[in-house]
Amino acid sequence: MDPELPKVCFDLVIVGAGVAGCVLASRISHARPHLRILLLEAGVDKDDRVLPTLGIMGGFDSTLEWNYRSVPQARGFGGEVVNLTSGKIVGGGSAVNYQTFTRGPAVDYDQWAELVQDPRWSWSSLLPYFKKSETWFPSADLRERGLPTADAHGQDGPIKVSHATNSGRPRNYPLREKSRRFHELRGCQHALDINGGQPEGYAEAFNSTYEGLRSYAAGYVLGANVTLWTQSLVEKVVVDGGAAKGVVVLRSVGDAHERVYVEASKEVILSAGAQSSPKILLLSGIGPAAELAAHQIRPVVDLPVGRNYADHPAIFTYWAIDLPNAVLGDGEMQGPDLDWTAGLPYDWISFAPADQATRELARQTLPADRYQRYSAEGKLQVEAFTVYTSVDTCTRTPLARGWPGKRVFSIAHILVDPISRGTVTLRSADPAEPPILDPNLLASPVDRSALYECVRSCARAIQEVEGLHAVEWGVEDALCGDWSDEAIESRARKMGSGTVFHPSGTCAMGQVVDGDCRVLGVEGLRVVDAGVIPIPLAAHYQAPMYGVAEQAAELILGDV
Ligand SMILES: Cc1cc2nc3c(=O)[nH]c(=O)nc-3n(C[C@H](O)[C@H](O)[C@H](O)COP(=O)(O)OP(=O)(O)OC[C@H]3O[C@@H](n4cnc5c(N)ncnc54)[C@H](O)[C@@H]3O)c2cc1C
Repeated sequence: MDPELPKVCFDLVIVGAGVAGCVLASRISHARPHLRILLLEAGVDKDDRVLPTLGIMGGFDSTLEWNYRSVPQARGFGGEVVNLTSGKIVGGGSAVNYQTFTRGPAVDYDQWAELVQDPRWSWSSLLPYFKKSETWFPSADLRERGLPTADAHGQDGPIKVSHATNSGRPRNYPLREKSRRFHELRGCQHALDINGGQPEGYAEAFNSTYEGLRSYAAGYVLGANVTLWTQSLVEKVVVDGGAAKGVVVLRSVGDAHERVYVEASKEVILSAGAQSSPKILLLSGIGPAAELAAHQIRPVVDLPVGRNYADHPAIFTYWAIDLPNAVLGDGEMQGPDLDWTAGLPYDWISFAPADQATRELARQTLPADRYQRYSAEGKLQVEAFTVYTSVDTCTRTPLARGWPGKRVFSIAHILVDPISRGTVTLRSADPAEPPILDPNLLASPVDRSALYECVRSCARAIQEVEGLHAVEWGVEDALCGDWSDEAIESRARKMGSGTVFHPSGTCAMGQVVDGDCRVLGVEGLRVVDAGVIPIPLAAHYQAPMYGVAEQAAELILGDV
């Protein structure tokens, strides 16, 4: 530590006010009002643009994101870079995300618990924490059936989680029944409740939204003993004698910057997200020895930080229809019969195992234990849903012109159980530099096979929906009607595909942190964010992270 730096002292220092950071700061501050807690966030405190459900969403170069890009992705994306943005504001990803709320299958958590030999991370152990985070607004259908899945849901948590048919204001999307038919034609069965641990099939989608407003991590109220510093970039953790002593922060004060040393008398907790927490660890000397040496960083402990990086690759296809006022952007936003501002423009979401040919390929090519995990009962590899507008998560082409103003909707095809793993590494020892992000998307032939077959089956089904007459939109003539692997890869390369922004695994439990989220070999230092998830979950990651952070808060309370 530079003895010249001004020094301030707190008991607990939490780095990153995203999903996990907000949950931890809130729960710990209320349970331990005597602790002095500092919550550090690189972004701003608030921005009204994120509040409406259809307000700002990441991926569009706003000032509220880390506008990270991948290195060129050789497989699946033909050497293109993809957008890997993440939230940079109090609330983190939950402030800029698309508000899909899915926990994933019970088997994923059970495999996580088995992998790290710690039953606290199984589905049944995490369920009370999932419930604690949410206030549930169940669908009309579930209410008519007497709420058979009420036991899986919370009634008074900070995050409002609603179904399309119960989100505060009627939505009545014109394509609802045709979209349901699309899922049926794909062979999906209707699942009552996609968040009850058995999400296979199609079900009404859950969103963290109510009455046209985003419900996000900033809704976790902080105790009076929390000091929040925004626009404060944590550069590194100071480790001395094998223990974390504090952090170095570059803080904005008015128009100037001030570098400060914050001493932590009890603990430092990194919740900077799966891309930034590994960067901070590496800059602190915690990571692969060779990488630290290459950047002349004093080594503290040799751990596989930044390895095991997973994300969910996504391919979007676009479909033109000739039905007036059926998609967002064609007609009024708000009218007596239809209100696009009331929620997200979709109704259903579906999860399915990989097709038979992919499973056979997996059997032939994966190591036995990996195949066993892949093919276990309840595992789901692909997700698909229609969105009643044209979505482009990469803004790689002028396609965004289609939103709004065209009668075009999208199908999202997402690989939720990828085999491929990538790396987060340092570009340099300068904390101001972004990390090098290589998610290595679709590197495994098993991944390509699963996702491409999902795209094919969706293309078949959407064209069979009675009365829809959907025609693929936005592709060059040579690709029209061609659903070969090569043609799908070409679509992915040229159109708005990439990932759905679910980085995980870069500080994996069992490899970098223990079951209490403590960094191995360093005292007084934990990581609590999506980086600790050791295997991909067939979920969108905010719901898992609320539950993971709720449990981590209790673990930390056991020690402070
Ligand atoms: C555009 C987009 C769309 C998404 N859509 C969905 C969706 O529909 N449904 C869903 O479930 N999930 C979605 N996600 C993913 C979800 O939001 C994340 O998985 C979740 O927010 C991860 O939580 P976290 O606590 O790990 O990190 P984050 O919520 O990302 O929080 C990390 C925080 O740390 C701060 N930080 C980083 N580095 C530093 C530093 N050096 N110093 C100080 N602060 C720092 C960041 O600014 C950020 O606020 C989306 C994400 C994005 C970006």
